[in-house]
Formats: sequence, C-alpha cells, structure tokens
Amino acid sequence: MIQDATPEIDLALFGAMGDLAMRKLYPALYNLDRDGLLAAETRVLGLARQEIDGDAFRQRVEEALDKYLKPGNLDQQCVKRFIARLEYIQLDFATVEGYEAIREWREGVSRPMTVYLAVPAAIYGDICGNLEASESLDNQSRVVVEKPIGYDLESSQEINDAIGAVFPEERIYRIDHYLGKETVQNLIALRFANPLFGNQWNQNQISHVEITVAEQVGIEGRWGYFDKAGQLRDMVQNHLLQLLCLIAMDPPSNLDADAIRDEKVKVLKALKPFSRDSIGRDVVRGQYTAGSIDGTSVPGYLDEEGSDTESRTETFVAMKTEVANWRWAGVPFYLRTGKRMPDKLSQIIIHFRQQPHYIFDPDQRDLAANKLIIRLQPEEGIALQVLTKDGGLDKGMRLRPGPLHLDFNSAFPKSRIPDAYERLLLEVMKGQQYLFVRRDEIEHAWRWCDKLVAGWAERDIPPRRYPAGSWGPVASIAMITKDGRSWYEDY
Ligand SMILES: NC(=O)C1=CN([C@@H]2O[C@H](COP(=O)(O)OP(=O)(O)OC[C@H]3O[C@@H](n4cnc5c(N)ncnc54)[C@H](OP(=O)(O)O)[C@@H]3O)[C@@H](O)[C@H]2O)C=CC1
Ligand SMILES: O=C1O[C@H](COP(=O)(O)O)[C@@H](O)[C@H](O)[C@H]1O
Repeated sequence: MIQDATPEIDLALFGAMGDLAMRKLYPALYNLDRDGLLAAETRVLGLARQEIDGDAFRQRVEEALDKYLKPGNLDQQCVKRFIARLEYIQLDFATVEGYEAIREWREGVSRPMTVYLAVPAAIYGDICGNLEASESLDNQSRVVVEKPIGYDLESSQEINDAIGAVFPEERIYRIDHYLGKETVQNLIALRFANPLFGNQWNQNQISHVEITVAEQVGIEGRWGYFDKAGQLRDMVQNHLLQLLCLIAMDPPSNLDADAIRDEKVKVLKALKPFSRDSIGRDVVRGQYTAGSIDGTSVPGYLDEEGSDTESRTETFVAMKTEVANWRWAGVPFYLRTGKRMPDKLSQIIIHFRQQPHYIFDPDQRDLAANKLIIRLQPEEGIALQVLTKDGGLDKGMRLRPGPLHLDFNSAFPKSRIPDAYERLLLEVMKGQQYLFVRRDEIEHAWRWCDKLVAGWAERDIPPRRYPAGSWGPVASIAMITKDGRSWYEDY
C-alpha cells in the first residue's frame, strides 16, 4: 500500500553504473518501493557513460538486486514494478553536450527533480554547471552529494562553492551514511527523550567516551581513491566526527535541521586541536600488513591491487581528543577506526563515573561503573551495563555486571531495520535535511583534520604496522592504557 506521506519525485542518478549505485542505492530504492514508500509516479533516470540501452541497464540493476538484497526481501512482483521505473541515458558528465536529454525527460512533468551525484566529488561542479547551462533544473530541484567532499578545507570549499553557485543550501543534501543508521537516530531519542540520561550527560557523571568503527574489509580495489585519502579523511573527518557530535552536542531547541546542525557545529569548533607534543602522544597511525581474517589469508596494504610499495598512507587511526567546553572539559574521547580488523563493529561506549563512596568488595572495584553501550553494527542495539548482586546463597554481596538490553531486532521483531540509504533517500524525497551535513560542519571538520595532517607531515610520523586481523598497532592499546583504561572488549 502506498503511504501518501512520500511525495513523488524524478531521481536523476549520475554514476548509475558505479559501485555505490549498484551496492546501495538500487537495493535501498527497491526496499522503499516494496514497503510502499515510493510514490507510484516516482521515476529514476540512470546516467552513465556506458553505451547500453534501457533494457540492458534494467537487466544490470536486476542483477544487482539479486546480488545485494537479502533473498527474503526479493519479491518478483516488486522487482518488476521497481525496474519499470528505470530509464537510462548515456552521457559524458564533463561536457554540456547531451544534457538536453535530461530536460527532455522532464518535459511536461511538474514533480520536483532530485539529482544524485554518485560520482567522485571532483566532477560535482561540472555536473551542477552543466545542469544549469542546459536548463534542466527549476527552483525546486535538489541535489544529493556523497562524501568525501574534497581532500582538505581548500578543496572542499571549492567544491561547495561550485555546488552552491547552482543550488541554495536548503536544497543541498550532503550524505554521511552513518547518520542514516537506525541506532544513530535512536541516540537522539535516547539522549533527548530520557531525563535519566539527559541529566547525566556531562563531565560530572561521565568519565570518558569511546568510539570504535572497525572494518573487516581492506580497501576493496579502491587504491586510487584510498591511498590519497587514508583512514583519517575516509572515516574520521566524516563518520567518526559526526558520531562524536551527536554524543557531545547540547540539546537542540527542536528537531529542525538547523537547530541540530547548529549544535553540532559548536562541538566541532570546540574540538581541541592537537599540539606538536600531543600528536606524538595521543594519536596513533597504522597500516596493515599481511594477516588473516576469519581464517582466510589476506594481503598487506602495500600488496593491494594497484599499490605503491612506498606508501605511508594510514589504514588505522586511534586518538584521544577532547571537546573543550563546560559540558565536557576533562573528558577524553577515545576514537579508533581501522581496516582489516578482526570484526566489523561500530560502537560507542559511554563510561560513567564510579560512585563517590564504594562499599563493596575492594577486589571488584574496577567493575563499579556503569557503561552505556551503543551498538551501530553488526547488531543494532543499546545496552546499559549495570551491577547487580550475583545470585546464590554462597556468593555473599558479590557484584555481577550485566546488561539492561535493548536489541532492536528482538525488541521490535516485526520491523525490519532499514539500511541507512533507505532512510536517507526517504528524507530527501520528503525534503527534510536534519540527517544531512551542512557546509559549515564539513568545513570545521576539515579545519581540525587539516591541522592533524599538517602535524603528521611536520613531525614526519610514519604509520605503525599491524597485522590484518588484529585490533591495530600495539601503540593504540598503550595510548589508552597509560590513562589506566582499556578499549571495551566485550565483542
Ligand atoms: N562505493 C561506496 O561504498 C561509497 C562511495 N562513496 C562516494 O560515492 C561516490 C561514487 O562512488 P563509487 O560508486 O564507489 O564510484 P565508482 O567509480 O564505482 O562509480 C562512479 C561512476 O561515475 C562514473 N563517472 C565518473 N566520471 C564520469 C564522467 N565524466 N562521465 C560519465 N560518468 C562518469 C564512472 O564511470 P566509469 O566507470 O565509466 O569511469 C563510474 O561508473 C564517490 O563520491 C564516493 O566517494 C561514499 C561512501 C561509500
Ligand atoms: O564511507 C565509507 O564507509 C565505509 C564503511 O561503511 P559501513 O557502513 O560499512 O560501516 C568504508 O568501508 C569506506 O572506506 C568509506 O569510504
């Protein structure tokens, strides 16, 4: 059944034959269609430079759905309905020639057009300029752009200027797909709907925060892109800093996009820059060497396809940082992300302070602090680790840590947890921007990262090696251990 809440749109998808489109966007659009969340008239125009016709394009998309959707979600009738929405135009995006075909596709149609740029950011400006020059846009058209926007502050400003010359900020949707993950939404609910947490959320009650985003994959054939970027630009500048902002921000006055984004910007501005000394002490860069993941041997970074054996690009970063404001002064935020780690795992751990006076067994003192464990993947859920009395007559007043657990899959068994791209595409269709990143957020994040990169270059700090399948260089463990703490390990 179509829910009339989703407005109809025309989606022009640049990069229609690329990895992102095949792996994420068509499956997400199909799932929305299957769940009755695509308006009947919504159409999708694939644009790419391959010389194929509409039928061959639809065939490729159908194969992608077969490959990337969970078998239980494939319903042949829905596949047929979804595929019938697709059309294809062959185009070289860099030149204006051929863009008139988009205008022709839109002739006689009044529904808004959304342009999705699933292409490298370096050609966002060309595409926006060509769309404008060919008069393919109107004053309702929106644009969706992917991360990373640029390589540093300067390049991101150039790209944002080029997009902004054609689209006003309120019609630009900058994707950070972590913001579409179910638990991230729940983080907002948890923090701002529950006084239990809202009132404890500060340096008086929280001792430190951990954010781990571990990936099992390596660079997946993306050497050309990744070796120029590295894990700091690929993951920290966007996903980890966005998570940090959602944890650290003050309550917004309402759920409007700008109210939320204003608060996130304040956090980014308050992030302490690293000094020459603290870079060596509080940041660890790593690069994986050959190893094994789930019992399968995998090559080291320098042996990946297309590699340059001299590369010093990092595939792992761990750091201790701080948000220098009244709420968070003195509370370390430990961040860690890497490729080729033992598990795919994204989680945030909020470590609460211990009770001011402790009355239980001194041997158990280390247990005596609550932790809030916010799991983004693989199993989405939130658990509060509390201490209770260990059961049994022979145990006396022994404490036992255990979770008060909210596992979204078992708590809400009937509702499928949607992929981040489903949520984000739906919000674009509805014209809601609160899950998208504003220009100033991106630029403040780059400013902070650029200083770190400059510090690495100045101090000439090479990445430390870690075997694929490990939790990163030993130095990343030492970095937190010297504060008398450890990375949360209940994987
Ligand atoms: N893949 C992913 O998981 C993620 C991707 N992203 C971002 O999404 C965007 C797309 O990434 P991804 O799909 O992986 O990239 P791909 O290289 O797989 O796809 C990009 C597509 O754009 C096409 N293209 C590039 N230049 C032109 C041009 N001048 N004219 C016509 N077609 C052109 C390429 O065509 P051709 O093959 O002919 O060169 C290719 O099909 C990037 O900005 C990336 O950073 C962000 C997060 C995750
Ligand atoms: O943006 C990116 O994210 C993926 C990790 O996303 P996830 O949803 O699978 O956690 C990362 O592998 C990729 O390098 C990066 O560009």
